[in-house]
Amino acid sequence: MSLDLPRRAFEAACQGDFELQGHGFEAAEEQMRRPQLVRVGLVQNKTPLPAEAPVVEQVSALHRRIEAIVEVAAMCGVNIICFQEAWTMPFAFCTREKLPWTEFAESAEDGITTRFCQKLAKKHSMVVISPILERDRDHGDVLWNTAVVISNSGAILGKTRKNHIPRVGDFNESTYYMEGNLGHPVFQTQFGRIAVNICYGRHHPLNWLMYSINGAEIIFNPSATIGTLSESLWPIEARNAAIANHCFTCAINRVGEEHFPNEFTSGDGKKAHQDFGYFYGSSYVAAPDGSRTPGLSRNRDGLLVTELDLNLCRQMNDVWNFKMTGRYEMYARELAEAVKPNYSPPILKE
Ligand SMILES: NC(=O)NCCC(=O)O
Repeated sequence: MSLDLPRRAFEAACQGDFELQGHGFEAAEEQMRRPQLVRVGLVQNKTPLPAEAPVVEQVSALHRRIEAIVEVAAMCGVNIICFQEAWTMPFAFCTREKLPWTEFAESAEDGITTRFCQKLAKKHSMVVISPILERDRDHGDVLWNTAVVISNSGAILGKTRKNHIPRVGDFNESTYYMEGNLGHPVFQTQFGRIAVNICYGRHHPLNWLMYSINGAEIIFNPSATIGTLSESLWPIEARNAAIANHCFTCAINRVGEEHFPNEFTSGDGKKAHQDFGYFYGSSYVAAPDGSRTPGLSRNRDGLLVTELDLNLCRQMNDVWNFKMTGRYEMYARELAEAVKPNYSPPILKE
């Protein structure tokens, strides 16, 4: 269903040269509960400056760009907004170079980006999900791929880290950070319970499952992924996760091409190159009944505003009962055995 958004929001989006779409999902009326309406905003964007520009200028240009998009989100009544993976920087992990890319890392607690997002959150009374490259000063200055979750009061609710690090194509992220160590936290906000499954985690059904087991009603999936690798999977994975877990999922991808100063190879015998490939945008929201919004553009910056009725989560749960029929104890027992070094799978032979 299309959602009516104010005319001035479309005018501002047009002036700011980004796409604006509005959609809504409905749930059945209930006698004992009022509708639980929440508006989410998904932001996809190019990096405004070339990767060669000074780090501080790139970060500042991204802050300005996001600030303008968040203004429009506020006009549209967005309650929770989520930016793309590592939104303050080019996706430089393909290069395997340390400097200057590690200079984009910031403290999740008091880095300039977190402070910037706290101001936005407070100003617009909006929950802000800010996926950044984190530098963890209290633990040996190590880096993490992190999403900071900021309450609509402006206070930091907490942070969550990318649990699965890709080892595919030019996604050389294991050079920079390790698999997250914070488990599957869920954040209770004024607008519902949310979680963040960062990019490559969307290929892991158990990762979605754990956020859902812990109570998430909306799972955001801020990503950075390219056409040749994953575009055929993109429309399916987050949508399937919404169905399987009786929750809403929000898939966000960056757009455009990013060129790096030095050539790198992909270890596939092909020529060295200076870009990652094409980030195809196409951000969308999927509902627990299997429906989904149209995607944002493949090549433009955009804001997707979607109104959800969280009552649909329990309604679908009551219809399909996946949580009730799931054999979690059995899986837990069998998985606990399967990860042991001396495990022998029960394959029965003649
Ligand atoms: N950012 C990231 O984890 N990308 C990996 C490729 C993919 O998951 O499509």
